[in-house]
Amino acid sequence: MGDKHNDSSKHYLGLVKNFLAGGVGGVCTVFTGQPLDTIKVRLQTMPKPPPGQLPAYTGTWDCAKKTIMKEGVTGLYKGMAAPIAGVTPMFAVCFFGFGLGQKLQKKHPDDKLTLFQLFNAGALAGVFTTAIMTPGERIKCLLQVQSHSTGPPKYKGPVDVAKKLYREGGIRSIYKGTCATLLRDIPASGMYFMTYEWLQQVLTPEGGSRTNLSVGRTLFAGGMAGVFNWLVAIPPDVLKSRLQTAPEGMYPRGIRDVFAHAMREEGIRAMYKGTVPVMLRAFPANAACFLGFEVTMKAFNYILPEL
Ligand SMILES: CC(=O)O[C@H](CC(=O)[O-])C[N+](C)(C)C
Repeated sequence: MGDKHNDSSKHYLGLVKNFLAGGVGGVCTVFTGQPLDTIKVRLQTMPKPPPGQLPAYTGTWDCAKKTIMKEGVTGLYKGMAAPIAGVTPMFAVCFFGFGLGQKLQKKHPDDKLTLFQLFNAGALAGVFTTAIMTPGERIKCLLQVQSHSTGPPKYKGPVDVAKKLYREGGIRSIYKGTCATLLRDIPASGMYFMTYEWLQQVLTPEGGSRTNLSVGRTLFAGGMAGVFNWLVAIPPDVLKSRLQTAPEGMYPRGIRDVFAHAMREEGIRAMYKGTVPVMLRAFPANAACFLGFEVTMKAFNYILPEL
């Protein structure tokens, strides 16, 4: 009885470690990935140019150049406070959800999960994160696309966006894009964690231990996890960014209308807008994330070896 109680409290404390180390991973992700994230959202949401005119940005490099010239380097870090405040807890919840998803599928703590089970655990993490991800993305995207409009900026910062959205449309407006976020993050998080765990396993040398931190292996597995996450996430991400930044009433049937409108106006290419900055960001941002996570876990395991 006493042993059983000890085992279950170890279980929960293990999840708390996942939660905290995931938060550190999130901070590392934002610092490394924010400039390319800003470029991605600007490319995804720039208005279609009138016939015969060039678009606002002709590509990733052009967008980076114009942003720096007009707004300085800090322009690339626009909306950064929202991801730091939102992404840190989101990654914490995400790694917690993945840890829980793994535990729920194990009959014994030492059981090795199949790739499918790892995917399921990641997908559960994707469901968990939506409550934080949706408003965080809504606020971040609205700040990131402010430069498209002429005239004085509508929003002063993340808190101002949240206040104005709430005033204009209540909690529904803050959570606009929830289905699109789920559509993106359930499969993407499944891919993310499955890829990371699989690469860690196959790259661990014979007789070595998965828990022995190898910086190179962690950076590679984390970077590739980010790449595979985004391979499945880009089309729903385009729908999400467009829905979350559209004027009220533009898409009354939500992502179905965004999809139909994009197909009619731009064809299937629209679904892959922003691919270059997404992929340029995916590897370093997620390599940094998993390194931050693993180093923090290692520190916890050193300080509290019995948990
Ligand atoms: C959309 C997103 O936040 O993806 C994360 C990876 C990244 O590049 O930020 C992965 N995950 C949703 C699993 C946290």
